[in-house]
Amino acid sequence: MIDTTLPLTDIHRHLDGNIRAQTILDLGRQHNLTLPASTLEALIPHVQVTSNEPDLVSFLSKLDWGVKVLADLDACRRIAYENIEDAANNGLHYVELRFSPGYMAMTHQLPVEGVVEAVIAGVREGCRDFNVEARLIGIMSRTFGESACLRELDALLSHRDGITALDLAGDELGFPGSLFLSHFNRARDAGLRITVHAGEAAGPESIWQAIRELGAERIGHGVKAVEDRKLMDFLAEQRIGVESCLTSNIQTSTVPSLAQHPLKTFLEHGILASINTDDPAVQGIDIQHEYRVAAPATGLTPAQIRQAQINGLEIAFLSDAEKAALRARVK
Ligand SMILES: O=c1[nH]cnc2c1ncn2[C@@H]1O[C@H](CO)[C@@H](O)[C@H]1O
Ligand SMILES: [Zn+2]
Repeated sequence: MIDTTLPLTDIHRHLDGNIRAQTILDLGRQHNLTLPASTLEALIPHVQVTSNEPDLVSFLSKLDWGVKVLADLDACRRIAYENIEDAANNGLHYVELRFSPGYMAMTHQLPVEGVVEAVIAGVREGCRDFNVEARLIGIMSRTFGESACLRELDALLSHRDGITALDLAGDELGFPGSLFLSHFNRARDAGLRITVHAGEAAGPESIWQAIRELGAERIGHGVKAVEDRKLMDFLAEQRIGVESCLTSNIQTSTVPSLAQHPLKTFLEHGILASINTDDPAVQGIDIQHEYRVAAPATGLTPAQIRQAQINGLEIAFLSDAEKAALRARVK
């Protein structure tokens, strides 16, 4: 199901939604923090989705313990490093890791710029040790409002060289993209690539808004595009990539079952849609599961799964030369 002669990519993966449960325990002990449980087994239900959540915001609360143990910048560096180790262990050749520096800084009032620096350092070390290629996407967590997002953007732009793209994530219904026009104008002026979580909790209009007003070149999830044929035509014609996260969409109750997931329709429509994880540690899945279990359950043929794998690299935030180098390395 995975074509081993092609690079395996995950271009929608939250670094701060992929903190090992064991690391949450370790950091809790190291910093004398009170956790809801003291053994791995008892902690799991607090930090992992064990049955589907009623909506996106309930799902997102499962990420909170992971960032609550980030008591210093070394903890941020550590989880970034471990993210690359996990990517290597999952057979990934290339990952785009996204993170929200303000969300990571929040509990222990860490300096937001310092968090960005620590994440860049941890990822760089990991890439060297585990032979994985990675790029970083800065997230503005819309859930905390426009001014918190501005602080995140400032911190990300202060380390512009280590950041490839900007994203908007969190509560899509409560905080529409229209609140963030000036943030994205600044990011585009600074030359950042743009991807936006859209059409997950809100409808197709949120995807149109992300493309037309925020300058999105790719869409995170984009599930609701299936309700708007003109939008699907537009995505295909303009080669706007879709970052599908199959199991995530079930766990957030965005889609009722894998059999009803629109990824198959997107691929049949010629949209450059790809297969990704989202928050693997919180979801209790990995990229192998998404390709081997979730994608077939969505009704994708082996050829469609292969096409999605090709699309992942095609829409990656890399130059043509960098993509060619990855292809050459794997084949
Ligand atoms: O599936 C998702 N949809 C929307 N936002 C998400 C998802 N997963 C994580 N985050 C959000 O991303 C930031 C951490 O990287 C947090 O704001 C978290 O709530
Ligand atoms: Zn996401």
